Amino acid sequence: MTGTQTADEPRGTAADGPPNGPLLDVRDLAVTYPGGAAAVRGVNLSVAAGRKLGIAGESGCGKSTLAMALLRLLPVGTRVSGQILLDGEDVLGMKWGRVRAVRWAGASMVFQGAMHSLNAVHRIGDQIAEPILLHKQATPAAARRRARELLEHVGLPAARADAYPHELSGGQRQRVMIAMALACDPRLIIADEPTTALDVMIQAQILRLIERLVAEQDIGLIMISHDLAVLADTCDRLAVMYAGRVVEEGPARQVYEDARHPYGRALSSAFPRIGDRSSRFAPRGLPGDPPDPAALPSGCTFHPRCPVALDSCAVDDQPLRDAGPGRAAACVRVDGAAGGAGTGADEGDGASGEEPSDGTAPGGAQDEARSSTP
Ligand SMILES: Nc1ncnc2c1ncn2[C@@H]1O[C@H](COP(=O)(O)OP(=O)(O)OP(=O)(O)O)[C@@H](O)[C@H]1O
Repeated sequence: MTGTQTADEPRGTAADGPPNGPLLDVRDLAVTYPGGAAAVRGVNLSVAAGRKLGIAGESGCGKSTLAMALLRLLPVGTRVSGQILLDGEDVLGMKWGRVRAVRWAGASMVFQGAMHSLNAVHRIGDQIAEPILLHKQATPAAARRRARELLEHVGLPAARADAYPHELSGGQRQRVMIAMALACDPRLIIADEPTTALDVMIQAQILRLIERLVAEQDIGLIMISHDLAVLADTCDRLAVMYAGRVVEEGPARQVYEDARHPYGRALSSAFPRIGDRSSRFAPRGLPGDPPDPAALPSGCTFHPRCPVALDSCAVDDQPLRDAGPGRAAACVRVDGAAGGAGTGADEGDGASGEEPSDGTAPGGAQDEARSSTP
């Protein structure tokens, strides 16, 4: 079986969208880089206006590739299949002129590391004004005025419009990036690790800012992070990616506090709550790394690292399956009524009658990992 999800399986995210359909609707998206790296495989997700979807996963799981596919930012020669509908418009079928317009006014992106994204030799006011000039047909004076308004909107004095990027702190630069993303009144913002380089206090401020803007302007948000706690603190729903697939999704708090997939559980145990980050914390990483997307393992791609894998997991991949109300997980041990992967096994789940292939007591490693979560 491949990682591609089928139409009748539980589908990602924000199912509580408006009756006229979600703002973003992604179906069966697959991305293969030149050279054969299958970085995204069969992803379904949707985001409604005013809703916030978090996408979590370790480095290399395909989060940024997914984000770049949404805005058609992938390198030439990359194969992309499936469907991306933004406000009902087919993104993969758009002509380039339309794609460029949509990148600002339809969906805009906030990247990590604002210092690298901002142009060091231009004043920030001019950088914010540029897309307004280009895409909103504004006069230079109106674009500059709007840039100053946007700076105030993200909590910076309008006078900072005259500053150069190096004159701002990391948190201020990230606010500028958010102001730029808002410049053309996008319907959707994709924020890729927007707070990773910032200290904890500033991180929390930026997250609150993003939350406020999304609520005030009814913008849809996709926030990408390896840090499940950050996403749980900010988003309504969470999708956990592993080896290019969504392996778990559901309400953000529930996924963080009680993940159903062994990978989701390992990820949530690795990050303390944002409010607890001043305490000493040793992340309990998973052994090993995500697989090379050009040479994926057979069966469930997580099985070589999974503490509760069955022999059959090396052979059979699992589609997303019902894991409780509004939840789904791609694990053979998940039972919609019983819940998590470890739980079913602990209760003597007779689904397969198999023992973990490494002889570990089912669920034991997970329970230990959970106990480290504050
Ligand atoms: N241009 C490329 N050509 C070939 N493979 C690529 C390319 N860009 C990314 N990849 C591979 O695709 C996989 C997914 O990468 P991606 O950057 O999307 O993951 P990620 O989860 O966003 O990780 P990170 O958090 O480090 O950005 C990785 O194995 C990566 O090496």
